[in-house]
Amino acid sequence: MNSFSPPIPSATFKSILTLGLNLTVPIADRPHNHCTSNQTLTPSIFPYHPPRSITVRTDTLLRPFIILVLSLFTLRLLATRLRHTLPLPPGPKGLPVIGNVREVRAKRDKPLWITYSDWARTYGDVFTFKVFGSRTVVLNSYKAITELLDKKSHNYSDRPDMPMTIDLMRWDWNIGLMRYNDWWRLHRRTFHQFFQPRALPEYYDIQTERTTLLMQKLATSPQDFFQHIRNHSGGIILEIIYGYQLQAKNDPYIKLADDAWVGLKEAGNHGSFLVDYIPILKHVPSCFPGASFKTKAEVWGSFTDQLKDCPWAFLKQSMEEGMAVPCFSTRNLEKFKISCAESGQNSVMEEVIKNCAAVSLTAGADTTVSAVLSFILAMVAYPDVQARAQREINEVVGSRPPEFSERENLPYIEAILSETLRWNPVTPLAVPHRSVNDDVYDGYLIPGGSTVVANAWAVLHDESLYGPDTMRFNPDRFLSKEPGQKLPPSPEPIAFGFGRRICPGRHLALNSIWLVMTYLLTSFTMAKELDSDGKEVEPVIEYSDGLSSHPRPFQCRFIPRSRYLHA
Ligand code: HEM
Repeated sequence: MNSFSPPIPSATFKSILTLGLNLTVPIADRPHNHCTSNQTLTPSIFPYHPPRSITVRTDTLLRPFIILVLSLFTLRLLATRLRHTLPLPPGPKGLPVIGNVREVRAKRDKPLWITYSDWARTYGDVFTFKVFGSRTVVLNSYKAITELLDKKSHNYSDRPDMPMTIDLMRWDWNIGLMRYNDWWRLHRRTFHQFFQPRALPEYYDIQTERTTLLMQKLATSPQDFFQHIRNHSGGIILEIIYGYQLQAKNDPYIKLADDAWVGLKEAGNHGSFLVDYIPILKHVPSCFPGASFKTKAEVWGSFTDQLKDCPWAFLKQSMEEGMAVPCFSTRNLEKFKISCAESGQNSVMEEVIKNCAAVSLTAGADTTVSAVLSFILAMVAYPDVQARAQREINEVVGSRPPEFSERENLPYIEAILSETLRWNPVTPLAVPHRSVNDDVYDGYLIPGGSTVVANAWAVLHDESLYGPDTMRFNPDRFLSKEPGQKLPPSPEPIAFGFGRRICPGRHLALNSIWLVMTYLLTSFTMAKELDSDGKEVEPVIEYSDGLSSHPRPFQCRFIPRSRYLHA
């Protein structure tokens, strides 16, 4: 017991222990022969003098209540003590105060998800580290991720504070980085209505037109295929969101989205900059030695502002001129005018719609590019897979590209899509989540307020789930060989994030990727580049680090095989 505890008066202590407090209740004058239940009826031969007061023993009333309160209190105390006696997940041993800053900030020769996968082999599939008091828990297995982020998503749907991206680079309007609150919910609802599966047929025409155009561009200047694919993804989003038609060359909004994405990609993984762990650093002047992050944030932040404001200004101007094409933004603006005109929420809703529009361009364009490039790289590196896919399309639909309605008749193409998402996931560490309250997993304490990182790459390369040689592109993993054979988990919910924060644009993205895949397979054979001796050159399979991961530049020959190119 604490030696400074105040002494408890012994009488009080005794009465608490015995719970025998007596209460004297004065009784007002009552008529004769009116008895309370506590009084014994006295034979009438004795004269009866009613008492001036009665004593009620409160223990009969209060005892059960006090016992209940004390038991609950004790149970809670025990539970809290037990929690604090639970161990934290294992992890690299840190130094006092600075924690694991050396390990986390060490110069890496490999991407962060590979480093985490290596650590998981040493410490286990759930490990933790701390940097300057900021705790991170990394989940590296399917079981841990589904148990925590999916099944307990009420506790894991928050986002950590990100001083670099949110405060310095002003990405506070990005739904993907918002804290888990009503403001986020309002954005998510607005977004969901336009990107849920039943809303998607509305975008089929835009997706098909843009994909046909992509094939024509690839036929005329195949060497620029990286840029054509970038324009294709950005063009679809810009048209769906702002009703904007891409310029044939050097489109300013594509350039803006690229510039803004560079910063987000570098800073988006929590802890990429030390200021994420020591928020007070954000107040350091940019001229200070070692404060180069402030200069970077200023440059990147200006792109963030422009990305939010410039396409929106275009939309508002086209609306004023009566030239706006119906799209996500115009339809939403019309809708909120009808529903909110009288409640005075217009400006708030306009901000929500503007934020949702800009985030689509940020979150939607670059990610889809990465998946399409991965598919092309796989087709170049694994020509047998490509030949089999082309055979399937020829047999099922002939020489024309398939339509969305024919998707279920093409199981091998579906398996290629799954394998593309698995082989090199676009966002290998997804976006960090944050635990709200303390939780227990597998006997370990996950403290509330921890940054929780899901290593999607580790799960998608887990041989116990996806079979041997997970670095190899092998769509057969997703095809059952015998009836009743158990297939591996679909990579879709892992590649697109978790729980209540799962990517709301995934259905649109999957449609775009599927369409490009089928058009490419119908229109071209994607082949290895030839060297000066006419020998095939193996493509380099390497990916960039960061929030989203892209194949590093590789070469591909697009050999035409269809009349659709010139349609
Ligand atoms: C291959 C394409 C894509 C991939 C791999 C992808 C992946 C992801 C991931 C991993 C997250 C974070 C989930 C989490 O926190 O657990 C996310 C969030 C998000 N994505 Fe996507 N995405 C893709 C395409 C798109 C598209 C096309 C759009 C919009 C049209 C979009 C809009 C969003 C939004 C708004 C969020 C934030 C959700 C929230 O925090 O509530 N994404 N995406």
